[in-house]
Amino acid sequence: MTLQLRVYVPPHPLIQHWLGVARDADTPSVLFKSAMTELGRWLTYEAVREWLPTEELTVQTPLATCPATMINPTVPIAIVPILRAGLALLEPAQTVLPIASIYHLGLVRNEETLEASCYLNKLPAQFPPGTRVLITEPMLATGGSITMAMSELTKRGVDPALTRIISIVAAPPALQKLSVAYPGLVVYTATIDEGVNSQGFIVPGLGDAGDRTFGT
Ligand SMILES: O=P(O)(O)OC[C@H]1O[C@H](OP(=O)(O)OP(=O)(O)O)[C@H](O)[C@@H]1O
Ligand SMILES: O=c1cc[nH]c(=O)[nH]1
Ligand SMILES: [Mg+2]
Repeated sequence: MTLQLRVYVPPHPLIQHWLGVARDADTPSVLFKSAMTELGRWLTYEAVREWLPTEELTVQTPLATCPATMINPTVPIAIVPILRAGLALLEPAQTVLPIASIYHLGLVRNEETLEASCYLNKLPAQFPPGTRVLITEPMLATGGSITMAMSELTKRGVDPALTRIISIVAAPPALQKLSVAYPGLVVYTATIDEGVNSQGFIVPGLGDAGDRTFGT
């Protein structure tokens, strides 16, 4: 079977509503942050379907024994937020996955060349085999940042097929790069937009996600 990048845009009214709020240039930073929190929560909820490892147990109710499908606590789960903007999706992802370990990765694009560089790397030397990784990265634009993140992860033993990206706005250049380099990877995004302009901004997009989240 040939592996392919899978990109899901969940057709959910809550996701569509909060995307509209985030896109609106008149939305103030405090509400923009709330929109990112809501989007992070619902996209994480969608993304962990068929990804969270479960086990079949038996529990004792007050009345009888009963089969129960529970999260398998022995399988490691990691969340990797891509700073800064990915921090906006971290707290809601943690709310959905409280047992996950958090590994921060700080990347920034050069505003002229649009090339990404890494200024903070808190990844472990090696991830245990079978680790489920959820990357929080709201903007997939030229794809330079997300491919750098994937390269740092796969060189530490992460399997792309066990990796999920949650993003708010994805653009074709980034999805194209990911599909060539990491078939088997799965992306959950609120929208796929038309393209990227000459300054590297997604159009129509939502502007600079980091600046709008942190009011800078
Ligand atoms: O696909 P790309 O072209 O690489 O663009 C996407 C990246 O650009 C933004 O980061 P930025 O450099 O603005 O840093 P910030 O998150 O600190 O604002 C955004 O948060 C992504 O990480
Ligand atoms: O449109 C874009 C592209 C990259 N990063 C952002 O924050 N916004
Ligand atoms: Mg930015």
